[in-house]
Amino acid sequence: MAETVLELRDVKKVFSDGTEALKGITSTVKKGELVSIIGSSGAGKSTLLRSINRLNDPTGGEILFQGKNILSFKRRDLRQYRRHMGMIFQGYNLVKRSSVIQNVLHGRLGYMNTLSGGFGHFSKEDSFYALEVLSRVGLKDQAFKRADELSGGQQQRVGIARAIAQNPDILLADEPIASLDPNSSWNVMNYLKQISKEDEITTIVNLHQVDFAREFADRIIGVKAGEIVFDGPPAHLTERKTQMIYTT
Ligand SMILES: Nc1ncnc2c1ncn2[C@@H]1O[C@H](COP(=O)(O)OP(=O)(O)OP(=O)(O)O)[C@@H](O)[C@H]1O
Repeated sequence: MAETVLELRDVKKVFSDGTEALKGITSTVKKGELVSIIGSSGAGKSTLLRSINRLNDPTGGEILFQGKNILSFKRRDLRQYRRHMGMIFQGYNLVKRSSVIQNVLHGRLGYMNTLSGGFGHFSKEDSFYALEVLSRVGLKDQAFKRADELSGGQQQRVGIARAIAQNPDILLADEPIASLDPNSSWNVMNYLKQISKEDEITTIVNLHQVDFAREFADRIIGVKAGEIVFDGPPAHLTERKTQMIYTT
């Protein structure tokens, strides 16, 4: 049985305007597991993902990582904790005018003297490492192009490379394929899955496309109005259960 990497206990989020975005989420995620979170717009998927790396702060419950409640972390511990998390965004969040390899090296910043990293001084080892990571997403030959010269799908693969250059234990992807055509979406999900399996990186992906969740996830969590209403392998997600998740 794989070890538990993340444990959520009764996680709640009430925004300052009174919106109850998470109403008590309890779940555990194992090492190397690829979990897809699905649910309709406003269900709480982003809030859940952003709670895991504390981009927003839950108002109740606990999130345990390596046995510690990360919700009690202050600055230094939080910074250390975030080094374990690779983030992948819908809009890629690349530095468009920088080269592909520079973007990947930004993923290494957490490991470097911030001063040299901030000035773009990366060691030879770091550069070799970045090229190796780029070849894992099929982009080694694009390393010295400007990021904005790449297609959307390629840019998202740079986003994946940047996240894994950080050597994370957990990858968090918030709708990584929402802006991509089906073919590029398939490629991006395939690379994510491949890397998650090869490196045993726990990967949590918010998806709007149920078909992709079915094809690539080990496990699907259905969220509806801030609560988990389905949690199981894709094979257990029947048409009826899918409808239940999406009907309000
Ligand atoms: N900063 C905020 N202040 C107040 N309410 C918020 C805030 N952010 C999100 N919400 C609300 O919390 C609920 C959950 O939003 P969330 O963005 O997590 O949903 P989602 O499932 O990710 O939706 P989508 O698929 O459209 O991205 C929604 O009702 C949303 O309006």
